[in-house]
Amino acid sequence: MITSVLNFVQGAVEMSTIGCVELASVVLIVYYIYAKTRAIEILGNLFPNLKLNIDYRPSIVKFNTMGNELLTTLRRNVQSETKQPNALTHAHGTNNMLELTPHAGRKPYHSMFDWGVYFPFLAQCLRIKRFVYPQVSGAVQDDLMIQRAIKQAAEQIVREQRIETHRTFKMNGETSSDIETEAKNYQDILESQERRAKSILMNMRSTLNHYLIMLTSWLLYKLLPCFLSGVVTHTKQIETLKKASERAPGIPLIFLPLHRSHLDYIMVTFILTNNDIRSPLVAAGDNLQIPVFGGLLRGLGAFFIKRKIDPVVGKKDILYRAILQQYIQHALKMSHNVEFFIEGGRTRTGKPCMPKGGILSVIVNAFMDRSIPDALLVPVSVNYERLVDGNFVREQKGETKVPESFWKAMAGIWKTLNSKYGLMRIDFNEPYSIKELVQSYNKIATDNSHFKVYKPSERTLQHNQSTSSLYGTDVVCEEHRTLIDSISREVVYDCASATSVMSTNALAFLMLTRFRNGALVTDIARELDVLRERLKGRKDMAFAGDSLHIVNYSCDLLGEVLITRTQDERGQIYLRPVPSIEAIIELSYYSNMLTPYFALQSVLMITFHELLTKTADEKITDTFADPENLPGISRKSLIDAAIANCDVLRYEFILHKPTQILSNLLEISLDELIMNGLIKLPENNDEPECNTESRKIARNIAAYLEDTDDSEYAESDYNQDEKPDIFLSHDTLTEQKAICEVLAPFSHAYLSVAQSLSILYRNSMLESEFIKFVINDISNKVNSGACPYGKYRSVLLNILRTHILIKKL
Ligand SMILES: O=P(O)(O)OC[C@H](O)CO
Repeated sequence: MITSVLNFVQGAVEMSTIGCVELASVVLIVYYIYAKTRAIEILGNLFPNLKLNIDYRPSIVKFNTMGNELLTTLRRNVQSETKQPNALTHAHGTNNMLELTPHAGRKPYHSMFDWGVYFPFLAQCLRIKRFVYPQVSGAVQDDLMIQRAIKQAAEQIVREQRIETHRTFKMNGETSSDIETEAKNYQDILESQERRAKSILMNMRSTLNHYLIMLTSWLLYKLLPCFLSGVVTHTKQIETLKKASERAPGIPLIFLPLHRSHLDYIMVTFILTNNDIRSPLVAAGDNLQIPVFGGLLRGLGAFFIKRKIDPVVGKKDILYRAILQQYIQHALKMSHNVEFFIEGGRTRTGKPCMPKGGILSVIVNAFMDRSIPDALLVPVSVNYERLVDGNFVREQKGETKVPESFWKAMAGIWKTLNSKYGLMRIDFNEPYSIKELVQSYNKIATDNSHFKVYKPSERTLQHNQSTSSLYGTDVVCEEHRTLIDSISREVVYDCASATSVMSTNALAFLMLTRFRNGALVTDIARELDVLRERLKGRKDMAFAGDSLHIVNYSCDLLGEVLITRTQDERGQIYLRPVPSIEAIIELSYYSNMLTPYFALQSVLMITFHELLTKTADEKITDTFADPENLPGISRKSLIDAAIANCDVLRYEFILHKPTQILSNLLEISLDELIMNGLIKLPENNDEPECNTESRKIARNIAAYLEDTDDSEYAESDYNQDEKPDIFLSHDTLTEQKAICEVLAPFSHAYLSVAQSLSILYRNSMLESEFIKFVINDISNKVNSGACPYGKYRSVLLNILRTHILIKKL
């Protein structure tokens, strides 16, 4: 009996335990579904009067600690979560892509019968315009050019083999092979080249797919807010782009972004797709052909190209070149849009790299041989408040790049999802037609009156063609080199000019040029106001709002490793750049975004002080330390000396478009310095004040009007007898010093390398060893306080190449 009772109790306990577990499971599942689906939000939208609590995020965070941020974002409330707390307001006229487009059923009207209202992300992705993306590889395979290239490659190998056999024959006295064996050998080589052609094409081909784009787009809408507070585009620019693509549907758009991050690839496609613009085929380096991600990128439009096209020095890979050329040509003929990074890789310094024209030359060639009627080049500027890829400090310090791999990518994604990177901004600049560009450059080339216009062949030093990247190799013809060089320089110049200034760019710039030794946060904010005022109307700012808030916000974003924040006993907050070489290199990355903009002003300011010092009775005086009784100098001598100084910087910066005249731009910059009170006109200057402004406007017009021969104007404006007509302004020495500081790191790097070059007269060294030697020397100087600037490996490389070229000449 007792046993039966005990059995019954045990059974009851077991049943109730199982029941409780089951019940708990059901509750958990329901809770999970409740959390996972948009049920509450839908009900909330359907019955707004019920005032349902739709902010369920905190409970979910508690419920699911494992996937915390990631899962929370996957289930986030559309309206409340797209904007992260404390995020900066983006500029007027811009649009945050994370807030969805009209596809989502939210705009222009809100209808309860539109399912998109309840499933906005799904609607956003399902309603994007569907384009047909024909596969290019089939057409390439059957192309006669490829068959010819296969033959040429086989013949090249046979020729090389013959030379080798002949050499062995001469050395060993063996007989050479008979005709029959040679014919069989040729057939084998031909077949192996055919197989190679197929494998190159298979590796290269893109499998751009509308459904994968849709899926990725949905995923990005869920994941991007984890680490970006906004993806900002300019509304008008998108409209222009749409109009351009709709107006001429057969004319491909060629997107040319300045490359900052691996994210650039995906983001350009994401933005275009969600604005109903055809996604491009993207030229990607084969370093990104890693498991899983390589396939994903391929499906999103990437076609992979070798970073080094000719593995053997001095020998052209005929077959690879032909396949690449035909791949791009067929893509264009099939009306695919194309995207490639004209700089080759990502910038390591933050300033734009010198362009590499390989792929551009294929596109121009396609137009020249009438394969396509025209194409529209779209310079794209990408900028991040904080760089998603981390930083390039290791590489800048001379260490080699860690190659991309699956695990590195996974670790990078995880780290990214758990960090905050602020805003991302993309600017699509006015498209220009290749047809018109080629016509205008051809006109310049034949027009003798444009003798002053920059032509690459006129440079004293020629660029060393890069061999490190495909983009640097001439894929097509030699005769277009000047044209390609000019177009690519124009594109990079336009991209750099149109890049929007992020809050972190502005703060880093101020910290490195004006406040290297630190300053009160309020002083920095005041200086930010001045900078914003100076850039107004000239450069787009990606942020708006109160400068003090912006300084604090970007200081948080850059983090304590770059800028320290301390508070004194009166409660005043003091910011200071961390004085380590690593921090300075990283801060320079952000600051360098503004360097090209101020480069000409900085050249003028440095040259001005240099000339003032020389004219002070030929005795060496520091103009900043002893500004008294310094005579002025003539405007003409300043411009002439500045032009000479710019010659060196041409290997560092693109200072002007090929169609612009450097002296005109220097005159404009000088007027700006005068207007800002950094250089003074004589006290008894009879010229009415407005003259500086009107002269500036006249110069602007002269510089930008293509057909204006302004030589007469420019000549008459100079002070012919070279009497001093510009003078040192004693009241603005701090500002002048800040402008000089823009290029000071570069000139110090040049100086250090020049000093180190003496070692090469006694020792021969590898380039890499010499770079390491110089980097060590500079690091020691920085650490000992002898030199305040951390230098850049890329700068050193440029200097070194310049030196080697001088020696060759
Ligand atoms: O900056 P790199 O040299 O790592 O190259 C990045 C490119 O995205 C490769 O296609």
